[in-house]
Amino acid sequence: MSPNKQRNKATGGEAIDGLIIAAFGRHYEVATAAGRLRCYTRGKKSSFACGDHVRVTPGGDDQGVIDALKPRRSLLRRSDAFREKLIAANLSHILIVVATEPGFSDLLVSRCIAAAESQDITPIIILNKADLVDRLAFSRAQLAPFRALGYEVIEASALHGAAGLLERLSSLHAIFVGQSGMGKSTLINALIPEANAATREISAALDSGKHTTTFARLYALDGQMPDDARGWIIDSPGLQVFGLAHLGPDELAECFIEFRPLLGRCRFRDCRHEEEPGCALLEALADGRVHPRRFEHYRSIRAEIAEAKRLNPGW
Ligand SMILES: Nc1nc2c(ncn2[C@@H]2O[C@H](COP(=O)(O)OP(=O)(O)OP(=O)(O)O)[C@@H](O)[C@H]2O)c(=O)[nH]1
Ligand SMILES: [Zn+2]
Repeated sequence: MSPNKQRNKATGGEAIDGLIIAAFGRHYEVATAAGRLRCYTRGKKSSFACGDHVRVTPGGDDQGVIDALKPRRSLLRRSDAFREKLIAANLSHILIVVATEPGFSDLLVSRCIAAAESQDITPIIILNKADLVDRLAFSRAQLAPFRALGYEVIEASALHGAAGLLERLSSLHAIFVGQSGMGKSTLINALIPEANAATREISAALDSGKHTTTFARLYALDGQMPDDARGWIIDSPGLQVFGLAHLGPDELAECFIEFRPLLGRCRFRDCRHEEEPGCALLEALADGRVHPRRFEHYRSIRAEIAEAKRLNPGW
């Protein structure tokens, strides 16, 4: 019997392939060849995320049970000292939205890039509100250290339909992240008509004009049923800051790609890259091979991780 036709004794249904398109804590919406199913898990644990490929057993009434998780290409998580949350699985790209106005935090950009690099996900920076030309030069200068590292920066204007962006994103499996006010919602609404409709429904219900995202949802970029062969985008709440408490200090250094050729070259094997003599990172900082902003970002995230581990030695 092929794995596709495995019978499930409990329900008599046949297990089929699915893609998790929404995660609501303990239950999930799964896109399958048999349509969208509202699925539960067998155990108490609900360790699945939007973007996960699963095997599900349909049980009638558009419901189903998740039987198994397929191997993941990547898993994006966030964590503070005490909690860890799964954000999305199988991402190829993270779209970091910044804007010409109001100002953005380049530390947050480094943080998102580190989260991406830790999972071999490719970051793309989207500089939104490029129509505000007075501010463009300043924002470009702020992004120059990232560009110099080879990270792609796309200038866009969500207010003008984000033309051109859709084509670039069409084959990616991506998630949007960004500080409040950068225009993330406006961008998503411009790119994904289905998200726009969902917003209007929720806004009408809540009597607000705002795009309100209360759970992670995956949208197909071509409006079809998401099938993973084509592009999709996940819209997710609460992605303003990315706690990286789950990373070890050495792992964090690896997430700064310009440090990679330097790691292991310090005089002391347990070098903390603070003021040790013969530190390869400090030498690279001194002669301009490492950008001072990036080194500051590294220090700041490392201090935060150390603090989380102090608060919770279990990490
Ligand atoms: N000039 C200009 N304004 C924009 C653009 N995109 C968004 N805005 C405006 O920026 C403001 C913030 O946009 P939102 O889409 O709500 O921003 P957000 O990042 O989703 O912010 P939160 O909803 O707080 O998370 C709104 O007033 C938008 O109209 C753009 O491309 N150009
Ligand atoms: Zn060192």
